[in-house]
Amino acid sequence: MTTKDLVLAALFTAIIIVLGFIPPVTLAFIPVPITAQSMGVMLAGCIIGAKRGALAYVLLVVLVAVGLPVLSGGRGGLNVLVGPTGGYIFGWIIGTFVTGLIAERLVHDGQSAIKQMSGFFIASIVGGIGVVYLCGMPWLSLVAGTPFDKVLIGSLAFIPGDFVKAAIAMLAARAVMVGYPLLPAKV
Ligand SMILES: O=C(O)CCCC[C@@H]1SC[C@@H]2NC(=O)N[C@@H]21
Repeated sequence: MTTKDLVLAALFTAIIIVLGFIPPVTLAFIPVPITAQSMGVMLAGCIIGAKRGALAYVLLVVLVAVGLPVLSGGRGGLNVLVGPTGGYIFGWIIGTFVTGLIAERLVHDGQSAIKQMSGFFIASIVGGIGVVYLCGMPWLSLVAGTPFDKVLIGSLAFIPGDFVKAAIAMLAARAVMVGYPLLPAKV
């Protein structure tokens, strides 16, 4: 990890916190909000890559753990981390790492715009939706005592918004790739 890596990770932690200023949408049928902060998973993974992106979310979780109100709706504290949405929050770290790994492998300098954008979109869907849901849903079912099939059906409400987030992340990541590439090359 270089100083540049740390600075970029901290910058993305700040961006994720700012995304939290967008008020969350609470749903009656599932105790998990629709939040813009999950778009940070896709943005960080696609723009700064797996390790730096995951570190950005580790820093966010540390801030939450010490009680700072950095989650959407001004929430924070250990109680949130062990609550119904804790699995999604820890899933953000893993999801960002996977998003970054896929983006680093699929997207390179010199590819066509379509190839780069497809790579970012696939990375965002797999890491930012697939992995995050895989971590969040079983945890929610366990902690809230809600049958898994109900959690699964309730989670369908997040899908349209999360696809829009993936499209925004794809466009943003492509713009950064063109103007000021930060994504590490595949090792
Ligand atoms: O702020 C929290 O307590 C965590 C919220 C987790 C929200 C999950 S992330 C994936 C899915 N997409 C959303 O917009 N909301 C859920």
